[in-house]
Amino acid sequence: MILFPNAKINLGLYITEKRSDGFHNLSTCFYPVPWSDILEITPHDTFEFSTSGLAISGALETNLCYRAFMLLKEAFNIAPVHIHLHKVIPMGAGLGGGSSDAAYTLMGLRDMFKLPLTNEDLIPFAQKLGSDCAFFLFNQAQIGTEKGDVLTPLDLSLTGKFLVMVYPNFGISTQEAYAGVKPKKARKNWEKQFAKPLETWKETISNDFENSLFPAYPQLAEIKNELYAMGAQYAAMSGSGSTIFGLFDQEVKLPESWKAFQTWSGLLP
Ligand SMILES: C[C@](O)(CO)[C@H](O)COP(=O)(O)OP(=O)(O)OC[C@H]1O[C@@H](n2ccc(N)nc2=O)[C@H](O)[C@@H]1O
Ligand SMILES: Nc1ncnc2c1ncn2[C@@H]1O[C@H](COP(=O)(O)OP(=O)(O)OP(=O)(O)O)[C@@H](O)[C@H]1O
Repeated sequence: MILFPNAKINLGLYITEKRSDGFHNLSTCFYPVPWSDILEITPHDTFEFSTSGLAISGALETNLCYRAFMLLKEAFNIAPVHIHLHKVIPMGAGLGGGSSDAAYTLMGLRDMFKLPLTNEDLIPFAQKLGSDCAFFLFNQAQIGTEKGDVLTPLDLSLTGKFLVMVYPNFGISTQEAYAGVKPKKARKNWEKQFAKPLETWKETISNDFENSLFPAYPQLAEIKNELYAMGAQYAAMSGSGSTIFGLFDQEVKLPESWKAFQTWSGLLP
């Protein structure tokens, strides 16, 4: 079976509280985007994991595809498989690529072994793999609260908008990004927010990570400013960075200088 784990962007993100377990509570709006990896799962007599595309750091045991397989093996004693991951989504990018691979591995194995589990039933497995992971079980806009893993569907469609995502060729550690933020109690009414026209979002939505990361990485603010200069209706950093995205009402040409970066642009489905 072949699957296409997609990336996400955070349209806005507020860090509201430091928790006693070291994590942070947040309020964020996740939106699925079609920058995707390729995941192939085939039955095999022993467990195998191979990769191609972008190089993934870390031992096999730390890979989220392997960890997703092990969780279902422990719970349902599933047979071994060969997982091949062709990595396309940049890492340390705030695009949730590893979390998406994990969620799609859970769904793929569930289907392959006909496990009696709905996507909702997979949430507890996803929560063990990462805060972002549960979002990828559902292909729609969602509000994430608590660690980002408690989800509420949001009636928001950006279909037909032209999206530009720019990964400036350096990643940012999620853990370090959280360490640099001072949480602020804030309540966001996302439904009310998204009832307003896209071109007004820049006045009322923000990503708390930008305040601490933009001074440390001036290139990020430059890319965001450039997206607005190109006519973006809304531009922001995704998650804990380093990807900056812009939403446009029509197709735009990317600057020549961005050829040095990894970019994705296209109409949202
Ligand atoms: C920045 C976001 O991408 C926004 O969607 C996510 O909050 C990050 O989610 P993730 O990559 O799945 O993160 P995890 O693998 O769960 O955690 C990585 C590290 O980030 C920090 N972390 C993560 C999520 C959260 N709500 N609070 C945290 O403080 C913790 O230091 C944790 O050790
Ligand atoms: N399947 C995987 N694909 C990519 N990275 C993985 C995977 N499994 C584990 N990792 C580890 O996770 C790290 C972060 O990768 P990921 O793509 O999830 O980053 P990210 O986009 O910054 O995540 P987030 O948006 O959740 O902050 C990688 O550097 C790698 O060591």
